[in-house]
Amino acid sequence: MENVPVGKVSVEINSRYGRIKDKFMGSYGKKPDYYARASGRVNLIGEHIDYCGYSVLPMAIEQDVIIAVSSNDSGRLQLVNTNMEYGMFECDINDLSINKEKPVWHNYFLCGLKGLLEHCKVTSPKGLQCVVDGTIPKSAGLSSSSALVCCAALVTMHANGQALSKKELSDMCAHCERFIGTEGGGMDQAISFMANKGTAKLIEFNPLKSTDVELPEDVVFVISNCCVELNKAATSHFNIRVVECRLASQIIAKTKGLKWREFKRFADVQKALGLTLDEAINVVKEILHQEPYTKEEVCGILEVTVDELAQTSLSANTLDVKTFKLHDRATHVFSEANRVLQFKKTCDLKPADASVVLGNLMKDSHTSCRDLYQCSCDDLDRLVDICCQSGALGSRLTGAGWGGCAVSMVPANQVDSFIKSVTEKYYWKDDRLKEKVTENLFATQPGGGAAIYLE
Ligand SMILES: Nc1ncnc2c1ncn2[C@@H]1O[C@H](COP(=O)(O)OP(=O)(O)OP(=O)(O)O)[C@@H](O)[C@H]1O
Ligand SMILES: CC(=O)N[C@@H]1[C@@H](O)[C@@H](O)[C@@H](CO)O[C@@H]1O
Repeated sequence: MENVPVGKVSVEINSRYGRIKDKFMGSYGKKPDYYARASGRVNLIGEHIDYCGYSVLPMAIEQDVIIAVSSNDSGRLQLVNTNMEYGMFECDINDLSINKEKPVWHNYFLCGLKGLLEHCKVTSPKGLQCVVDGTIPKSAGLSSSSALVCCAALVTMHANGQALSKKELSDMCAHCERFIGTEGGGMDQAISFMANKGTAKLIEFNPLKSTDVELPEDVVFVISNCCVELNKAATSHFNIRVVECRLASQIIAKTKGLKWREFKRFADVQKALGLTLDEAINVVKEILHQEPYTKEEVCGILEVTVDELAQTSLSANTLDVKTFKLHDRATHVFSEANRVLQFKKTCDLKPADASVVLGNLMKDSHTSCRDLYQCSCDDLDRLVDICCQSGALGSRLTGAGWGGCAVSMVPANQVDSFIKSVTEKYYWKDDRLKEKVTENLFATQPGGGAAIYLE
Protein backbone atom coordinates (compact mmCIF):
# COMPACT_ATOMS: atom_id res chain seq x y z
CA MET A 1 0.00 0.00 0.00
CA GLU A 2 1.52 3.27 -1.15
CA ASN A 3 1.81 6.17 1.30
CA VAL A 4 1.78 9.91 0.60
CA PRO A 5 5.33 10.99 -0.27
CA VAL A 6 7.36 13.29 1.98
CA GLY A 7 9.60 15.57 -0.09
CA LYS A 8 11.78 18.65 0.25
CA VAL A 9 10.93 22.19 -0.78
CA SER A 10 13.23 25.17 -0.99
CA VAL A 11 11.38 28.34 -0.02
CA GLU A 12 14.20 30.38 -1.60
CA ILE A 13 13.64 28.81 -5.02
CA ASN A 14 9.87 28.30 -4.78
CA SER A 15 8.47 31.79 -4.26
CA ARG A 16 4.93 30.61 -3.48
CA TYR A 17 6.15 28.56 -0.51
CA GLY A 18 8.30 31.55 0.44
CA ARG A 19 5.21 33.80 0.57
CA ILE A 20 3.26 31.24 2.57
CA LYS A 21 6.16 30.94 5.02
CA ASP A 22 6.28 34.75 5.40
CA LYS A 23 2.55 34.81 6.12
CA PHE A 24 3.03 32.03 8.67
CA MET A 25 5.84 33.87 10.44
CA GLY A 26 3.79 37.07 10.41
CA SER A 27 0.78 35.27 11.87
CA TYR A 28 2.40 33.02 14.46
CA GLY A 29 5.90 34.49 14.97
CA LYS A 30 7.74 31.29 14.06
CA LYS A 31 8.59 29.03 11.09
CA PRO A 32 6.18 26.27 9.98
CA ASP A 33 7.24 22.67 10.79
CA TYR A 34 6.05 21.38 7.41
CA TYR A 35 3.78 22.00 4.42
CA ALA A 36 1.00 19.80 2.99
CA ARG A 37 -0.26 20.05 -0.57
CA ALA A 38 -3.34 18.62 -2.32
CA SER A 39 -4.32 19.39 -5.90
CA GLY A 40 -7.55 20.17 -7.67
CA ARG A 41 -8.66 18.08 -10.61
CA VAL A 42 -10.34 18.25 -13.97
CA ASN A 43 -12.67 15.39 -14.80
CA LEU A 44 -12.21 14.49 -18.47
CA ILE A 45 -15.29 12.27 -18.62
CA GLY A 46 -17.68 10.49 -16.22
CA GLU A 47 -19.84 13.17 -14.61
CA HIS A 48 -22.20 12.49 -11.73
CA ILE A 49 -21.64 8.77 -11.83
CA ASP A 50 -19.07 8.19 -9.06
CA TYR A 51 -21.78 8.25 -6.38
CA CYS A 52 -23.66 5.66 -8.46
CA GLY A 53 -20.64 3.33 -8.23
CA TYR A 54 -19.23 3.89 -11.74
CA SER A 55 -15.68 4.62 -12.87
CA VAL A 56 -14.57 8.15 -13.77
CA LEU A 57 -11.59 9.57 -15.64
CA PRO A 58 -10.03 12.67 -14.08
CA MET A 59 -6.53 14.12 -13.89
CA ALA A 60 -4.98 16.33 -11.22
CA ILE A 61 -4.24 19.94 -12.17
CA GLU A 62 -1.45 22.24 -11.13
CA GLN A 63 -3.79 24.47 -9.06
CA ASP A 64 -3.83 23.31 -5.46
CA VAL A 65 -4.19 23.97 -1.75
CA ILE A 66 -1.02 24.31 0.32
CA ILE A 67 -1.12 24.45 4.11
CA ALA A 68 1.85 25.52 6.24
CA VAL A 69 1.67 23.91 9.67
CA SER A 70 3.13 23.98 13.15
CA SER A 71 1.80 21.52 15.76
CA ASN A 72 1.75 22.01 19.54
CA ASP A 73 0.10 20.83 22.76
CA SER A 74 -2.28 23.76 23.15
CA GLY A 75 -5.43 21.81 22.27
CA ARG A 76 -6.38 24.63 19.86
CA LEU A 77 -6.87 24.82 16.12
CA GLN A 78 -5.87 28.15 14.55
CA LEU A 79 -6.46 28.86 10.86
CA VAL A 80 -5.32 31.82 8.80
CA ASN A 81 -5.96 32.09 5.05
CA THR A 82 -3.77 34.02 2.61
CA ASN A 83 -6.97 35.09 0.82
CA MET A 84 -8.69 37.93 2.76
CA GLU A 85 -12.06 36.58 1.57
CA TYR A 86 -11.64 33.77 4.10
CA GLY A 87 -11.55 35.04 7.71
CA MET A 88 -9.41 33.71 10.59
CA PHE A 89 -10.77 30.84 12.64
CA GLU A 90 -9.94 29.33 16.02
CA CYS A 91 -11.52 26.57 18.12
CA ASP A 92 -10.90 23.83 20.69
CA ILE A 93 -9.51 20.88 18.72
CA ASN A 94 -11.43 18.48 20.98
CA ASP A 95 -14.75 20.17 20.28
CA LEU A 96 -15.29 20.35 16.53
CA SER A 97 -18.67 21.33 15.14
CA ILE A 98 -19.33 21.44 11.39
CA ASN A 99 -22.04 23.80 10.22
CA LYS A 100 -23.95 22.26 7.29
CA GLU A 101 -26.40 25.14 6.95
CA LYS A 102 -23.68 27.73 6.40
CA PRO A 103 -20.66 26.05 4.80
CA VAL A 104 -18.08 28.72 5.69
CA TRP A 105 -14.60 27.77 4.48
CA HIS A 106 -13.14 26.52 7.75
CA ASN A 107 -15.87 23.83 7.87
CA TYR A 108 -14.09 22.04 5.00
CA PHE A 109 -10.89 22.03 7.04
CA LEU A 110 -12.87 20.65 10.00
CA CYS A 111 -14.20 17.81 7.79
CA GLY A 112 -10.67 16.58 7.07
CA LEU A 113 -9.51 17.14 10.65
CA LYS A 114 -12.47 15.39 12.29
CA GLY A 115 -12.47 12.58 9.72
CA LEU A 116 -8.82 11.76 10.34
CA LEU A 117 -9.04 11.98 14.14
CA GLU A 118 -12.09 9.69 14.20
CA HIS A 119 -10.67 7.24 11.66
CA CYS A 120 -7.38 6.90 13.54
CA LYS A 121 -9.08 7.09 16.96
CA VAL A 122 -6.71 9.85 18.08
CA THR A 123 -7.71 10.71 21.67
CA SER A 124 -5.27 13.55 22.42
CA PRO A 125 -4.93 15.45 19.14
CA LYS A 126 -2.09 17.87 18.59
CA GLY A 127 -2.96 21.55 18.48
CA LEU A 128 -2.43 23.09 15.04
CA GLN A 129 -1.43 26.51 13.73
CA CYS A 130 -1.98 26.70 9.99
CA VAL A 131 -1.80 29.06 7.05
CA VAL A 132 -3.98 27.96 4.09
CA ASP A 133 -3.19 29.09 0.55
CA GLY A 134 -5.33 27.96 -2.41
CA THR A 135 -5.11 28.59 -6.16
CA ILE A 136 -8.11 26.53 -7.35
CA PRO A 137 -11.03 28.76 -8.39
CA LYS A 138 -13.85 28.05 -5.94
CA SER A 139 -17.18 26.46 -6.91
CA ALA A 140 -15.90 26.11 -10.46
CA GLY A 141 -15.93 22.33 -10.90
CA LEU A 142 -12.20 21.93 -10.21
CA SER A 143 -12.63 20.46 -6.74
CA SER A 144 -11.40 23.26 -4.51
CA SER A 145 -13.44 21.94 -1.58
CA SER A 146 -12.01 18.41 -1.71
CA ALA A 147 -8.47 19.72 -2.09
CA LEU A 148 -8.98 21.61 1.18
CA VAL A 149 -10.56 18.59 2.92
CA CYS A 150 -7.78 16.25 1.71
CA CYS A 151 -5.04 18.72 2.64
CA ALA A 152 -6.52 19.19 6.14
CA ALA A 153 -6.66 15.41 6.64
CA LEU A 154 -3.04 15.14 5.52
CA VAL A 155 -1.96 17.94 7.88
CA THR A 156 -3.73 16.15 10.78
CA MET A 157 -2.28 12.76 9.88
CA HIS A 158 1.28 14.06 9.84
CA ALA A 159 0.91 16.14 13.02
CA ASN A 160 -0.43 13.14 14.95
CA GLY A 161 2.19 10.66 13.73
CA GLN A 162 -0.29 8.53 11.76
CA ALA A 163 0.50 6.83 8.44
CA LEU A 164 -2.45 5.96 6.22
CA SER A 165 -2.02 4.74 2.66
CA LYS A 166 -3.20 6.90 -0.25
CA LYS A 167 -6.19 4.56 -0.67
CA GLU A 168 -7.20 4.76 2.97
CA LEU A 169 -6.90 8.53 2.89
CA SER A 170 -9.00 8.71 -0.30
CA ASP A 171 -11.79 6.57 1.16
CA MET A 172 -11.66 8.36 4.48
CA CYS A 173 -11.79 11.82 2.88
CA ALA A 174 -14.67 10.85 0.57
CA HIS A 175 -16.55 9.86 3.70
CA CYS A 176 -15.62 12.87 5.84
CA GLU A 177 -16.38 15.51 3.19
CA ARG A 178 -20.00 14.35 3.62
CA PHE A 179 -19.95 15.98 7.11
CA ILE A 180 -20.55 19.22 5.18
CA GLY A 181 -23.82 17.78 3.84
CA THR A 182 -23.12 16.94 0.17
CA GLU A 183 -23.34 13.25 -0.64
CA GLY A 184 -20.60 13.10 -3.28
CA GLY A 185 -18.80 10.05 -4.62
CA GLY A 186 -15.08 9.56 -4.15
CA MET A 187 -13.64 10.91 -7.40
CA ASP A 188 -12.17 14.17 -6.10
CA GLN A 189 -10.47 12.75 -3.05
CA ALA A 190 -9.15 9.71 -4.94
CA ILE A 191 -7.48 11.72 -7.69
CA SER A 192 -6.13 14.24 -5.18
CA PHE A 193 -4.19 11.46 -3.42
CA MET A 194 -3.60 8.97 -6.24
CA ALA A 195 -2.64 11.26 -9.12
CA ASN A 196 0.74 10.87 -10.80
CA LYS A 197 2.33 13.61 -12.87
CA GLY A 198 1.92 13.07 -16.59
CA THR A 199 -1.06 10.72 -16.58
CA ALA A 200 -4.84 10.84 -16.28
CA LYS A 201 -6.43 8.09 -14.20
CA LEU A 202 -9.34 5.71 -14.49
CA ILE A 203 -10.73 5.66 -10.95
CA GLU A 204 -12.83 2.61 -10.06
CA PHE A 205 -14.77 2.22 -6.82
CA ASN A 206 -15.60 -0.62 -4.44
CA PRO A 207 -12.80 -1.42 -4.13
CA LEU A 208 -11.01 1.81 -4.97
CA LYS A 209 -8.49 1.37 -7.77
CA SER A 210 -6.65 3.79 -10.03
CA THR A 211 -5.17 2.93 -13.43
CA ASP A 212 -3.00 5.19 -15.59
CA VAL A 213 -4.63 6.42 -18.80
CA GLU A 214 -2.30 7.53 -21.57
CA LEU A 215 -3.86 10.49 -23.37
CA PRO A 216 -3.12 11.13 -27.07
CA GLU A 217 0.06 13.14 -27.55
CA ASP A 218 -1.39 15.40 -30.24
CA VAL A 219 -4.00 17.05 -28.00
CA VAL A 220 -3.99 19.44 -25.05
CA PHE A 221 -6.77 19.86 -22.48
CA VAL A 222 -7.84 23.46 -21.93
CA ILE A 223 -9.97 24.60 -19.00
CA SER A 224 -12.32 27.57 -19.31
CA ASN A 225 -14.43 28.94 -16.48
CA CYS A 226 -17.84 30.38 -17.35
CA CYS A 227 -17.58 32.31 -14.07
CA VAL A 228 -20.98 31.31 -12.72
CA GLU A 229 -20.47 29.95 -9.18
CA LEU A 230 -22.58 27.38 -7.38
CA ASN A 231 -21.62 26.21 -3.90
CA LYS A 232 -22.58 22.53 -3.62
CA ALA A 233 -23.12 22.49 0.13
CA ALA A 234 -25.10 25.76 0.28
CA THR A 235 -27.70 24.51 -2.23
CA SER A 236 -29.64 21.28 -2.74
CA HIS A 237 -28.98 20.90 -6.51
CA PHE A 238 -26.29 18.27 -6.00
CA ASN A 239 -28.05 16.18 -3.38
CA ILE A 240 -31.31 16.19 -5.37
CA ARG A 241 -29.45 14.42 -8.19
CA VAL A 242 -27.94 11.92 -5.73
CA VAL A 243 -31.41 11.21 -4.33
CA GLU A 244 -33.00 10.90 -7.79
CA CYS A 245 -30.40 8.27 -8.68
CA ARG A 246 -31.01 6.46 -5.40
CA LEU A 247 -34.79 6.42 -5.92
CA ALA A 248 -34.47 5.24 -9.52
CA SER A 249 -32.18 2.38 -8.49
CA GLN A 250 -34.53 1.40 -5.65
CA ILE A 251 -37.59 1.40 -7.92
CA ILE A 252 -35.76 -0.70 -10.54
CA ALA A 253 -34.60 -3.07 -7.79
CA LYS A 254 -38.12 -3.45 -6.35
CA THR A 255 -39.77 -3.91 -9.75
CA LYS A 256 -37.23 -6.62 -10.58
CA GLY A 257 -37.90 -8.47 -7.31
CA LEU A 258 -34.74 -7.50 -5.41
CA LYS A 259 -34.74 -6.46 -1.73
CA TRP A 260 -34.77 -2.78 -2.69
CA ARG A 261 -33.85 -1.41 0.75
CA GLU A 262 -30.42 -3.01 0.34
CA PHE A 263 -29.70 -0.87 -2.75
CA LYS A 264 -28.65 2.74 -3.03
CA ARG A 265 -26.55 2.78 -6.21
CA PHE A 266 -27.17 1.92 -9.85
CA ALA A 267 -23.96 -0.10 -10.13
CA ASP A 268 -25.09 -2.51 -7.39
CA VAL A 269 -28.52 -2.98 -8.98
CA GLN A 270 -26.95 -3.53 -12.40
CA LYS A 271 -24.61 -6.14 -10.92
CA ALA A 272 -27.37 -7.91 -8.99
CA LEU A 273 -29.48 -8.15 -12.17
CA GLY A 274 -26.50 -9.25 -14.27
CA LEU A 275 -27.10 -6.56 -16.91
CA THR A 276 -24.74 -4.86 -19.33
CA LEU A 277 -24.92 -1.06 -19.39
CA ASP A 278 -26.89 -1.19 -22.67
CA GLU A 279 -29.34 -3.65 -21.14
CA ALA A 280 -29.65 -1.38 -18.10
CA ILE A 281 -30.68 1.49 -20.41
CA ASN A 282 -33.41 -0.74 -21.84
CA VAL A 283 -34.58 -1.63 -18.31
CA VAL A 284 -34.86 2.10 -17.58
CA LYS A 285 -37.10 2.50 -20.65
CA GLU A 286 -39.19 -0.48 -19.59
CA ILE A 287 -39.67 0.50 -15.93
CA LEU A 288 -39.40 4.27 -15.50
CA HIS A 289 -41.60 6.94 -17.07
CA GLN A 290 -40.24 10.18 -18.43
CA GLU A 291 -42.51 12.56 -16.51
CA PRO A 292 -41.33 13.54 -13.05
CA TYR A 293 -42.48 11.29 -10.19
CA THR A 294 -44.29 12.87 -7.26
CA LYS A 295 -43.12 11.89 -3.79
CA GLU A 296 -46.50 10.17 -3.22
CA GLU A 297 -46.06 8.09 -6.37
CA VAL A 298 -42.58 7.00 -5.25
CA CYS A 299 -43.94 6.08 -1.81
CA GLY A 300 -46.72 4.09 -3.48
CA ILE A 301 -44.29 2.12 -5.66
CA LEU A 302 -41.90 1.41 -2.80
CA GLU A 303 -44.80 0.80 -0.37
CA VAL A 304 -43.45 3.15 2.31
CA THR A 305 -44.73 6.20 4.18
CA VAL A 306 -43.23 9.64 3.54
CA ASP A 307 -41.35 9.33 6.86
CA GLU A 308 -39.95 5.94 5.88
CA LEU A 309 -38.85 7.31 2.51
CA ALA A 310 -36.88 10.01 4.34
CA GLN A 311 -35.01 7.26 6.16
CA THR A 312 -34.40 4.93 3.22
CA SER A 313 -33.62 7.41 0.48
CA LEU A 314 -33.52 11.14 1.23
CA SER A 315 -30.92 13.53 2.65
CA ALA A 316 -31.47 16.35 5.17
CA ASN A 317 -31.68 19.00 2.44
CA THR A 318 -33.99 17.04 0.12
CA LEU A 319 -36.80 16.27 2.59
CA ASP A 320 -39.02 18.97 1.04
CA VAL A 321 -38.45 18.08 -2.61
CA LYS A 322 -41.82 17.31 -4.19
CA THR A 323 -40.96 15.78 -7.57
CA PHE A 324 -38.12 13.61 -8.87
CA LYS A 325 -37.00 13.02 -12.46
CA LEU A 326 -35.90 9.41 -12.63
CA HIS A 327 -35.93 8.21 -16.25
CA ASP A 328 -33.59 10.86 -17.63
CA ARG A 329 -31.21 10.79 -14.66
CA ALA A 330 -30.87 7.00 -14.93
CA THR A 331 -30.35 7.16 -18.70
CA HIS A 332 -27.58 9.72 -18.21
CA VAL A 333 -25.80 7.61 -15.61
CA PHE A 334 -25.78 4.34 -17.58
CA SER A 335 -24.81 6.05 -20.87
CA GLU A 336 -22.11 8.16 -19.21
CA ALA A 337 -20.66 5.07 -17.50
CA ASN A 338 -20.47 3.51 -20.98
CA ARG A 339 -18.71 6.59 -22.40
CA VAL A 340 -16.02 6.38 -19.71
CA LEU A 341 -15.26 2.79 -20.72
CA GLN A 342 -15.15 3.75 -24.41
CA PHE A 343 -12.86 6.70 -23.63
CA LYS A 344 -10.45 4.46 -21.72
CA LYS A 345 -10.54 1.78 -24.44
CA THR A 346 -9.81 4.37 -27.13
CA CYS A 347 -6.83 5.72 -25.14
CA ASP A 348 -5.52 2.14 -24.76
CA LEU A 349 -6.04 1.01 -28.38
CA LYS A 350 -4.91 4.32 -29.95
CA PRO A 351 -6.80 4.04 -33.28
CA ALA A 352 -5.77 6.54 -35.99
CA ASP A 353 -8.84 8.68 -35.29
CA ALA A 354 -8.49 8.45 -31.47
CA SER A 355 -8.74 12.16 -30.78
CA VAL A 356 -11.88 12.49 -32.93
CA VAL A 357 -13.51 9.55 -31.10
CA LEU A 358 -12.57 11.00 -27.70
CA GLY A 359 -13.82 14.45 -28.72
CA ASN A 360 -17.19 13.02 -29.75
CA LEU A 361 -17.50 11.16 -26.44
CA MET A 362 -16.88 14.46 -24.63
CA LYS A 363 -19.50 16.23 -26.73
CA ASP A 364 -22.05 13.47 -26.05
CA SER A 365 -21.24 13.67 -22.37
CA HIS A 366 -22.01 17.38 -22.31
CA THR A 367 -25.28 16.91 -24.19
CA SER A 368 -26.32 14.27 -21.68
CA CYS A 369 -25.34 16.45 -18.70
CA ARG A 370 -27.23 19.40 -20.21
CA ASP A 371 -30.42 17.65 -21.36
CA LEU A 372 -30.84 14.51 -19.26
CA TYR A 373 -29.04 15.38 -16.03
CA GLN A 374 -29.79 19.12 -16.25
CA CYS A 375 -26.64 20.07 -14.35
CA SER A 376 -25.40 22.78 -16.73
CA CYS A 377 -26.49 26.43 -17.08
CA ASP A 378 -26.94 28.84 -20.00
CA ASP A 379 -23.52 30.51 -19.70
CA LEU A 380 -21.73 27.19 -19.47
CA ASP A 381 -23.62 25.82 -22.50
CA ARG A 382 -22.71 28.95 -24.44
CA LEU A 383 -19.06 28.57 -23.44
CA VAL A 384 -19.02 24.89 -24.50
CA ASP A 385 -20.50 25.87 -27.89
CA ILE A 386 -17.88 28.61 -28.29
CA CYS A 387 -15.11 26.11 -27.43
CA CYS A 388 -16.38 23.71 -30.10
CA GLN A 389 -16.58 26.55 -32.67
CA SER A 390 -13.05 27.63 -31.69
CA GLY A 391 -11.38 24.38 -32.72
CA ALA A 392 -11.95 21.98 -29.80
CA LEU A 393 -12.42 18.36 -30.85
CA GLY A 394 -14.67 17.97 -27.83
CA SER A 395 -15.80 20.14 -24.93
CA ARG A 396 -17.93 19.48 -21.88
CA LEU A 397 -18.76 20.75 -18.43
CA THR A 398 -16.52 19.32 -15.73
CA GLY A 399 -17.23 18.75 -12.03
CA ALA A 400 -20.57 19.20 -10.36
CA GLY A 401 -21.81 21.79 -12.90
CA TRP A 402 -24.61 24.38 -12.70
CA GLY A 403 -21.78 26.78 -13.53
CA GLY A 404 -18.00 26.54 -13.32
CA CYS A 405 -15.67 25.13 -15.93
CA ALA A 406 -15.68 23.42 -19.28
CA VAL A 407 -12.82 21.16 -20.32
CA SER A 408 -11.95 21.12 -24.02
CA MET A 409 -9.71 18.80 -25.98
CA VAL A 410 -7.77 20.87 -28.48
CA PRO A 411 -5.26 19.80 -31.17
CA ALA A 412 -1.84 20.64 -29.70
CA ASN A 413 -0.93 22.85 -32.68
CA GLN A 414 -4.10 24.94 -32.34
CA VAL A 415 -4.03 25.84 -28.64
CA ASP A 416 -3.01 29.48 -29.20
CA SER A 417 -5.71 30.15 -31.79
CA PHE A 418 -8.26 28.32 -29.60
CA ILE A 419 -7.44 30.50 -26.59
CA LYS A 420 -7.56 33.67 -28.70
CA SER A 421 -10.94 32.77 -30.14
CA VAL A 422 -12.52 31.81 -26.76
CA THR A 423 -11.08 34.98 -25.20
CA GLU A 424 -12.72 37.13 -27.85
CA LYS A 425 -16.03 35.29 -28.08
CA TYR A 426 -16.66 34.68 -24.37
CA TYR A 427 -14.48 36.81 -22.08
CA TRP A 428 -14.26 40.02 -24.08
CA LYS A 429 -18.02 40.05 -24.54
CA ASP A 430 -18.50 40.67 -20.81
CA ASP A 431 -16.97 43.73 -19.09
CA ARG A 432 -16.71 41.85 -15.76
CA LEU A 433 -14.59 39.10 -17.32
CA LYS A 434 -12.33 41.15 -19.61
CA GLU A 435 -9.55 41.50 -17.05
CA LYS A 436 -9.82 37.93 -15.77
CA VAL A 437 -8.95 35.84 -18.79
CA THR A 438 -5.64 34.28 -17.68
CA GLU A 439 -6.99 32.84 -14.44
CA ASN A 440 -10.11 31.50 -16.15
CA LEU A 441 -8.81 30.13 -19.45
CA PHE A 442 -5.69 27.97 -19.43
CA ALA A 443 -4.15 24.81 -20.83
CA THR A 444 -3.42 22.08 -18.31
CA GLN A 445 -1.27 18.95 -18.01
CA PRO A 446 -1.85 15.98 -15.70
CA GLY A 447 -0.39 16.98 -12.32
CA GLY A 448 0.90 15.07 -9.29
CA GLY A 449 -0.89 13.93 -6.12
CA ALA A 450 -0.89 15.10 -2.52
CA ALA A 451 2.40 15.32 -0.61
CA ILE A 452 4.06 16.56 2.55
CA TYR A 453 7.04 18.90 2.16
CA LEU A 454 9.79 19.75 4.60
CA GLU A 455 12.22 22.64 4.13
N1 LIG B 1 -8.41 28.58 -1.03
C1 LIG B 1 -9.45 28.30 -0.25
N2 LIG B 1 -9.43 28.66 1.05
C2 LIG B 1 -10.48 28.40 1.83
N3 LIG B 1 -11.60 27.79 1.43
C3 LIG B 1 -11.68 27.42 0.17
C4 LIG B 1 -10.62 27.64 -0.74
N4 LIG B 1 -11.00 27.16 -1.94
C5 LIG B 1 -12.25 26.65 -1.77
N5 LIG B 1 -12.67 26.81 -0.51
C6 LIG B 1 -13.97 26.42 0.06
O1 LIG B 1 -14.62 25.52 -0.80
C7 LIG B 1 -15.88 26.07 -1.24
C8 LIG B 1 -16.18 25.63 -2.66
O2 LIG B 1 -16.70 24.33 -2.64
P1 LIG B 1 -17.71 23.79 -3.76
O3 LIG B 1 -18.08 22.43 -3.35
O4 LIG B 1 -18.79 24.78 -3.96
O5 LIG B 1 -16.86 23.83 -5.10
P2 LIG B 1 -15.70 22.99 -5.76
O6 LIG B 1 -15.22 21.93 -4.83
O7 LIG B 1 -14.69 23.98 -6.19
O8 LIG B 1 -16.41 22.38 -7.04
P3 LIG B 1 -16.65 20.87 -7.62
O9 LIG B 1 -16.91 19.92 -6.50
O10 LIG B 1 -17.78 21.00 -8.56
O11 LIG B 1 -15.41 20.50 -8.32
C9 LIG B 1 -15.68 27.58 -1.11
O12 LIG B 1 -16.91 28.27 -0.99
C10 LIG B 1 -14.85 27.67 0.16
O13 LIG B 1 -15.66 27.59 1.31
C1 LIG C 1 -16.91 16.39 -3.00
C2 LIG C 1 -17.96 16.08 -4.00
O1 LIG C 1 -19.12 16.00 -3.66
N1 LIG C 1 -17.55 15.92 -5.25
C3 LIG C 1 -18.44 15.62 -6.37
C4 LIG C 1 -17.85 14.41 -7.11
O2 LIG C 1 -17.86 13.29 -6.26
C5 LIG C 1 -18.63 14.12 -8.39
O3 LIG C 1 -19.89 13.55 -8.07
C6 LIG C 1 -18.78 15.39 -9.23
C7 LIG C 1 -19.67 15.19 -10.43
O4 LIG C 1 -19.11 14.25 -11.29
O5 LIG C 1 -19.31 16.47 -8.45
C8 LIG C 1 -18.55 16.83 -7.30
O6 LIG C 1 -17.29 17.27 -7.68
